[in-house]
Amino acid sequence: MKNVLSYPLGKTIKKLLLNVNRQNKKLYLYFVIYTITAAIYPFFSVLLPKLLIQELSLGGAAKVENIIKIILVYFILTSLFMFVKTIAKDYTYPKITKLRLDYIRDMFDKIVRVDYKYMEDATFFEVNGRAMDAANSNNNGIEGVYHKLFETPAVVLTTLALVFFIGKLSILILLGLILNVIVTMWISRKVHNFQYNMRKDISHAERRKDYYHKTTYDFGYGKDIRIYGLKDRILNNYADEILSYVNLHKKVKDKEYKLGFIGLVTLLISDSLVYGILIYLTVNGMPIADFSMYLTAILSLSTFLKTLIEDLSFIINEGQYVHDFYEFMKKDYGGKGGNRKAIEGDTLEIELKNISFKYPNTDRYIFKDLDLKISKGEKLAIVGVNGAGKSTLIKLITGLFDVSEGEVLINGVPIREFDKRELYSMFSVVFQDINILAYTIGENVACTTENINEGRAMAALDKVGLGDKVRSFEKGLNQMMLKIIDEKGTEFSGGENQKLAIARALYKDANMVILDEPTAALDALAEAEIYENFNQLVKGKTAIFVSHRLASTKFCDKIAFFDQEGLKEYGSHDELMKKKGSYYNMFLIQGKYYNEGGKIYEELKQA
Ligand SMILES: Nc1ncnc2c1ncn2[C@@H]1O[C@H](COP(=O)(O)OP(=O)(O)OP(=O)(O)O)[C@@H](O)[C@H]1O
Repeated sequence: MKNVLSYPLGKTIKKLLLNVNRQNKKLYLYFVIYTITAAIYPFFSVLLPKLLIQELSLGGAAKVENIIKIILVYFILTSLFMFVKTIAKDYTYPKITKLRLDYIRDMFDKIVRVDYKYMEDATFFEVNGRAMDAANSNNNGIEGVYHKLFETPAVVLTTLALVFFIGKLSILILLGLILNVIVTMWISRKVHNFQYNMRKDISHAERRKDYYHKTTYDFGYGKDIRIYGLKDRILNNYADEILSYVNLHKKVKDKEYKLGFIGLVTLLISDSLVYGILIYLTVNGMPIADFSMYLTAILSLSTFLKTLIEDLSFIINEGQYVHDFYEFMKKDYGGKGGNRKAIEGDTLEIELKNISFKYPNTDRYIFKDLDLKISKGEKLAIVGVNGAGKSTLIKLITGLFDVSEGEVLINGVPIREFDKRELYSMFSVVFQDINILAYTIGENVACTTENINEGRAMAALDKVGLGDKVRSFEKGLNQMMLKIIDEKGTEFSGGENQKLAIARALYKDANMVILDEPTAALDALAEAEIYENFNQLVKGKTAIFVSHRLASTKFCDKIAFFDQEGLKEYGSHDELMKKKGSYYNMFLIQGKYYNEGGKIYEELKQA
């Protein structure tokens, strides 16, 4: 029976029950009421035919009032028991749904805390997707197992009573029924194991299918799909993915059908035993009323055994997904860091000490043996070609990714010693990809829903040139953004979103400011304004300015120029211009296009 249990079922159930204890102990009372009523309820149907046949077999002596009495008592008892067990179940099930939703909340809580590197890791989302499967359904996974744990003890009690009752009549009938049940269970486990072993392929197929599915209704892709005629490509891809997804499920069904044939044979054997023995006993003097009672009892037992086996198989099979869920929740996905608190009241010195880095699951080093120091209050411009690693460097400095080798130090302290939340609190970062949330403007700036300092939020918006726009809304800072949650939500332009992201960084007022291409979507005037206000924006703090626009390097103390091989040149603007290397060349080329009539370009050429 090695493959019956490949995970700790008992521990998994214990965890589920402990969770009930913590949240709602009253459920146990309803469970007891349900179990007693549901266990007794089926016996009314077993006894009814016997009592009726007994009375009817009296022939002319049968009394109508007796028959009416039997039927009336039957109806009153079945209705009463049915009523009580339904009430108990109807009270419990919504509470179980609440337990499951709490699990989902815990899982979201975990996901938003895991180390950022997993956010760019597809395999993490597959594992997380499987855990999500266990929590996402009303009928399977966590909630399904709770349902069965609630219902199955009643089935066990009824089954045991019927086994005892029928065992006394004929052991052979019992063995036939049990054989049938064992085979059914074996088939269920075989199919489950087959399916479980394919879970990686299934999760993978699901992720791919969901990607194409999401692409079709995500507004963000709408323009590209239309302008570049991507419709057929996406639909064809979607159709292909659906096909491979269906094929995987077809494999499972094929296995089920093949094994189902064995189940059919055992069902035939057990049915032959039941009818053969009952007919033999009746021919040899057993009353017809007993024949009828035993037949009903055997049919009930057969149904109950089947239900019991299905319930147990369900608990074992779905318990595996619940176990996976707990494993996911238990697994340490980083995100916590060390114990050190954020540095207060001081700006930062950043030192990259002989660091090397490659992204997880890749072979190519983005940086190899890189040394770089940013002193307190220094403004560093990071420039360079596309794909050189500028944004990656920001991820390393802010601790979103850990270096593969070497060390990042903040004010002399290794970055890994900081608690991650404390670490993140030290940076105001404007990322290249701006994410506006479907909250109010104020909440988008303050990144919180409580205790928003409206004066500071408006001041930050004024600094980036969005103050008047926000004041023009009737609700001001309380105006909702995006139309996903509120159809009256406002949509900002790309440049306005970028300004909002800068306002967010200003409001945070952290120890260090990092701006990753903050002006890419801004018009020339807004860009100039940001440059002019740069010193006011960073207020003497250490700052990094990543940009392709070399005009931005003018107000920075140092420039780090990166190309595909890493840090190519480092120094002040004047030093690098004198060097006449890559930075110089790039500056000349840009100057040609950016400066009025190429004036500066000409001047530089003559210099
Ligand atoms: N999550 C990731 N997994 C694997 N490789 C990645 C990941 N993110 C970025 N890269 C690779 O790392 C390299 C550096 O990317 P990065 O975004 O840091 O460049 P960049 O200098 O900021 O480029 P750009 O100027 O175009 O914004 C690129 O080759 C990119 O393909």
